[in-house]
Amino acid sequence: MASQSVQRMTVLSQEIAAKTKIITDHLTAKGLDAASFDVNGLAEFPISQDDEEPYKARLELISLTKELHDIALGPKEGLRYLAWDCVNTLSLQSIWEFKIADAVPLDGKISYEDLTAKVKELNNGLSLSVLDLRRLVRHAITNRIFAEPEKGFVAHSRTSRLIREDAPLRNWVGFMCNDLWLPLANVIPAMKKWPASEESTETGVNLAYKQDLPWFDFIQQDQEFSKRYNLAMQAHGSGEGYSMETVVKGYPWEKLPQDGTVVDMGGNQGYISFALAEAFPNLSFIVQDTAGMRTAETIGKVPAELQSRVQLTTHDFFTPQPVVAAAYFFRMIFHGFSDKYCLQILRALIPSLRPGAKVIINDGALPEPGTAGYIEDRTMRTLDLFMQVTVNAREREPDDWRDLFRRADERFKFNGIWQPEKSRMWFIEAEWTGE
Ligand SMILES: C[S@@+](CC[C@H](N)C(=O)[O-])C[C@H]1O[C@@H](n2cnc3c(N)ncnc32)[C@H](O)[C@@H]1O
Repeated sequence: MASQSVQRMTVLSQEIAAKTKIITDHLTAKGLDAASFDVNGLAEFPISQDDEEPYKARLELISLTKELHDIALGPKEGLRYLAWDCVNTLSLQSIWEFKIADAVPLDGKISYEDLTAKVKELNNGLSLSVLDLRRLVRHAITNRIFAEPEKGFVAHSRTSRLIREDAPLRNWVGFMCNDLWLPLANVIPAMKKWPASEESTETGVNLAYKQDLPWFDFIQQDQEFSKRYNLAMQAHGSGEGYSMETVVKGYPWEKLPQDGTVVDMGGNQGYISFALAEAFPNLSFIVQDTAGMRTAETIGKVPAELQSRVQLTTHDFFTPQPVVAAAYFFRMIFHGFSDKYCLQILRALIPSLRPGAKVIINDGALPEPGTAGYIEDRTMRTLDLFMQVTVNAREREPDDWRDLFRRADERFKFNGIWQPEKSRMWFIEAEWTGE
């Protein structure tokens, strides 16, 4: 009789085979390809959230293969690798910083010597050694970024091609591997210097960049940084479980008053309001964000057919809200602030709140330990830590959300919190019951 640990490996391998079959049967029946690292392969699985069974099978496959992979390594080797895998960031950062993906031709291959010359050309004459470039690229290849089809020659993989062609994803790489690289290493020193801080000026970012501004003020000082952050947020917002569809379908927008106005607070360049305005022709949207987000170029990006119903405006959500509206919508805002500041944001709405006005939040919520699948659990735990790195904020459990409204003002009636199907984000709704 096999031991329990041996049985687990067998069960996992069988489940992996079964889930893989569900996926491959689905793709074959529809004449579709699987995702692939081939330079011309599919960057994403063509499995829509509506394809219930294969969609679920894929999420389970990711979790099962991860478990089997980890078991195959074993705890000791696994821990060794886990700790030094921080160099993944190093090789990825180098690709972004030195524009290596632009230097590799889309068709064919390039020798390391020619690649070094091309990188020099793209980086104002910076002379890297062939050896340094080669070792960074060869490390990246272990992560399926680039390929070496012939010894000494580099070609694109589908992943490296994404870094070259997909602007939001390229900026995501730069933001995570470059801009947040030093801040991550400064989180523990920040925790020691400012224990239990709720201040966004006492973070790893503050220590790393030796400055005392809150995150958004800091990034807005530098247009390149700010632009990179915006594009990176687009890459994050387009990941699985963050689709526009989950925002559009996850809340009963049609129940808001006819011809009502929704204020999209911290709405960035308005892309969520564009999607909502398209889906709900009776609603109008006022997208508020900080002045730094409003340039003639970005304001001009409101699609022509929506210009009568979507306005991009400037408002600081810590200051009293001037617009009386049917609803105030916050997407991915509260998780960016500690409780102290979330309470201020909610209270700043009060001067414009009329009876029945809704506060609609679309944000993360931490699942109870062990209740969510691998991807969701991992994503939310990762996000929770990044909130600490940049702003000393956090993700919240469902009860914390309820408590936040109660502490802000007793006249907020908490209507509920729910996670729409296939969404990583939750909806939270409260209603103003005061005068
Ligand atoms: C994480 S992004 C979320 C953007 C958008 N709601 C979405 O779902 O994609 C946070 C946004 O809040 C904005 N923001 C930060 N501080 C603000 C403030 N005090 N007043 C208004 N907007 C602010 C930022 O400029 C940024 O666009």
